[in-house]
Amino acid sequence: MSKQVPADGTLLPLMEEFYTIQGEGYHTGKAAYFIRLGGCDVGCHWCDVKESWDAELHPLTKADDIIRNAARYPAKTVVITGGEPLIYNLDYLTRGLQDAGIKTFIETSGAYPLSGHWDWVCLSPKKFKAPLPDVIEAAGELKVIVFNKSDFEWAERYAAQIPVGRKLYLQPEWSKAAQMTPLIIDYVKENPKWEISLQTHKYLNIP
Ligand SMILES: C[S@@+](CC[C@H](N)C(=O)[O-])C[C@H]1O[C@@H](n2cnc3c(N)ncnc32)[C@H](O)[C@@H]1O
Ligand SMILES: Nc1nc2[nH]cc(C(=O)O)c2c(=O)[nH]1
Ligand code: SF4
Ligand SMILES: [Mg+2]
Repeated sequence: MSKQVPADGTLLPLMEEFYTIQGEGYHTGKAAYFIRLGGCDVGCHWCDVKESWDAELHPLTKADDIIRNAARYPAKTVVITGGEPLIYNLDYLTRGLQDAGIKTFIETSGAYPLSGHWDWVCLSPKKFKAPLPDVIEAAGELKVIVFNKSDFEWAERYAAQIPVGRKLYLQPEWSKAAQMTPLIIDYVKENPKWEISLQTHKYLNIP
């Protein structure tokens, strides 16, 4: 983070915000306001939002303005994503959202320390930068992206670390979905503690 982002979380590099339907994971199908923060150094070669990586490209925006925008929509739920949102201190933003009666969900790789007040944490761990224990502990769902066959074994390593009872998802990497989805179907039939998560917004052609 070379850009001067204040440590108090009152200003955040905002790439985009949009009202849509959560496409993935446990909350699939629910309307939510998405807040996409710029900046990520995890480096997933298959990342579907590489335009987010350089924080400098995304204007520092008042958290108070983000909260005001979010409050305009009928669904009182936000999904904070990125980039990697946990690069930043999210205490101020999420406190303000919750005080406005808005539920706070996060999409994170877990590669940075947990900050913020969360109603739901979706942890999608990456080989390229391991998740931290406090995020593993807070995760309501573990969502592993399957890019090749070896990812099933890798997924089990994280399933063994996450507290019992948390939701477990296997999600095909989008460019490999045609090859990996049949393997995921077979794997879930053999290992029913896992469920399939699809990027349904991409099939629906919505943001
Ligand atoms: C773009 S990331 C941003 C949040 C955070 N950096 C993370 O990786 O969790 C949002 C979600 O999209 C998933 N994702 C990114 N690229 C994908 C792809 N090509 N196919 C399937 N899922 C992908 C990530 O694993 C994550 O669950
Ligand atoms: N509809 C929709 N659902 C999503 N779930 C996670 C997303 C993300 O990029 O973090 C995402 C996204 O970009 N769009
Ligand atoms: S951690 Fe998330 S935003 Fe960063 S490169 Fe990986 S998928 Fe993209
Ligand atoms: Mg996305």
